[in-house]
Amino acid sequence: MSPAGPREDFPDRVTLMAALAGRVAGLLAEGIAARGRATLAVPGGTTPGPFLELLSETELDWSRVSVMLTDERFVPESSERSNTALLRRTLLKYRAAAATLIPLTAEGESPEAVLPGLAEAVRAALPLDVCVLGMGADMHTASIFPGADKLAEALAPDAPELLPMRAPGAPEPRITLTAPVLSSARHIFVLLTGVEKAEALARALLPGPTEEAPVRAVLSHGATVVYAP
Ligand SMILES: O=C(O)[C@H](O)[C@@H](O)[C@H](O)[C@H](O)COP(=O)(O)O
Repeated sequence: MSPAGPREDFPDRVTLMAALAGRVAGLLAEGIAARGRATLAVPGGTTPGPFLELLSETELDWSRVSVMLTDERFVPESSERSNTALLRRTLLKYRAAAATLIPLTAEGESPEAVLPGLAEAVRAALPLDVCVLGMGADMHTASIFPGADKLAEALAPDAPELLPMRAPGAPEPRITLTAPVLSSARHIFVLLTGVEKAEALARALLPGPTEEAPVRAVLSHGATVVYAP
């Protein structure tokens, strides 16, 4: 199956991040108008910072918005690799300080030890109104990595909402939303910048098994790729 969906190219990253922030805010507002609340999932990593900063300044009834990460690294929040810390620094301030954070990690010995305490709040906030994802050069998305220990479970249609994940491509254990949660979002965006990601996307768009390119799980569900060089 070839997983091609819509793609929007922007001339530069500034334009891309501003357009995406505007679009996401609009979709959250629609969700609030229709259902009283809206849920947003966003990626960590190095790409989304400017988008999250811009989003934090947008006018929206943030008190009606729940925010979660698509995946988190199992590190303390004091670590520079903590996606939760990134979220607090970039999104959960200014106007968006009124949003409710649904945590994807907690202090504990292992992902397995903390996961049961996280799942209920995640479940209660689903389905996602808007899911923004990143993608690695190895075509992983969220923390669903090629070669990961729970890859098949995370891609299964009956996967639980959250899974712990360990993978050769990930320096630490992770906790991730699973493919059915990501792909059942009302609106899905894959946020990509740079030539390396464009090349990885071209590979992911070739027909082939989702296990080799987990991002195919959302590309085949109509995810919109937003890209700037
Ligand atoms: O915690 C993480 O690493 C992510 O959520 C992950 O899925 C990320 O989106 C991609 O690895 C892309 O990362 P970059 O934006 O840093 O390239």
